[in-house]
Amino acid sequence: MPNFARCMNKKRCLLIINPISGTGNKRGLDALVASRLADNGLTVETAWTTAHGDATRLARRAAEEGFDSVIAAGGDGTINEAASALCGSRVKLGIIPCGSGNGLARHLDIPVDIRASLEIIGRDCPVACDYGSVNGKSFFCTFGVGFDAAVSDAFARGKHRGLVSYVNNTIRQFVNYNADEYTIRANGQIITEQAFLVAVCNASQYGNNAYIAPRATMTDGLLDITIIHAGNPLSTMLVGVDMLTGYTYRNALVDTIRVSSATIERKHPGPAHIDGEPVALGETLEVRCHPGQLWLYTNPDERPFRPIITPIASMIREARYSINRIFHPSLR
Ligand SMILES: Nc1ncnc2c1ncn2[C@@H]1O[C@H](COP(=O)(O)OP(=O)(O)OP(=O)(O)O)[C@@H](O)[C@H]1O
Repeated sequence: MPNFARCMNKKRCLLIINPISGTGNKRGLDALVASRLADNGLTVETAWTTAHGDATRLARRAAEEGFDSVIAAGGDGTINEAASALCGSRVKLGIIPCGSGNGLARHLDIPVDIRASLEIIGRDCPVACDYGSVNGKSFFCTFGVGFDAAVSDAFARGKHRGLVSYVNNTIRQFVNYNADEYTIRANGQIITEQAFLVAVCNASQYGNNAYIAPRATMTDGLLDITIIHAGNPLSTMLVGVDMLTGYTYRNALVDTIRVSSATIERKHPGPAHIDGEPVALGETLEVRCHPGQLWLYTNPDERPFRPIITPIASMIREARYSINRIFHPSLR
């Protein structure tokens, strides 16, 4: 990578683009980012990922080469890979939400519109955020076992990405899903439960404004563990409705505990997900929060979560972006 920017005292930024994330066209994204951020004194170099794990390798190299920031253009999986290489460093991470769910971006109130998300990066207000780990693997949004892990696994194996494919997979998994038993040790308590899922949340939502832990924040040094207890199909579906309105904490089938660390045990090894990406993990899952280890460009105008109000406001804003894209289809 050229050293020209360093000689000119300009800040260097590596833009990492995952071409397969989400469903949008990313042609011209590199040129748009470079021209918009040039006004903010940033010199942007671009790298396109070619396979799983590439974003970690590229972000690590950027940190070693003295880049000031990295921008991840993709979904939660791409952000996870890039962020994993930057934790504990001073290199800042910007997000251009181009994924299927964009849970982390939505939690941070980063608009799911490319031009608007660049304004957040241009404002240059990084915040030191927490991240979580499970058995040493980092997560930034959510980690989970149970139903959500089954959905991630089916989604990753499917041919299509995007919201429609995600909803299809969720319905198909729901019809056949059986709850499992989990034991959670945290805050001096032992909870043994038959649960539909156990989600460990650094951020509030899975993506697509599905709030699994509406009150989670990324700056409190804690993880919110949400347990959805086993129930009948109708009451479980109602939890889904509460996730969309942000009222899960009122649902009798849902419990949330806040922890700095915890151990989750299950009867057998099996599927899990880390920021929506499926992984196979063992019976014992050690989770821990790592406070303030990742410098993230977030929205300085971020408002506190309010049930109903926040989801509806997000929906209206996102509908506006979608309508804009119909009239300006060059960059979707
Ligand atoms: N060129 C590539 N070809 C195939 N897979 C890739 C490539 N680049 C990255 N990946 C992998 O694509 C996967 C999905 O990426 P990502 O999570 O960013 O998108 P998404 O699943 O559409 O969005 P979200 O996680 O927000 O729902 C990640 O596991 C990543 O490692």
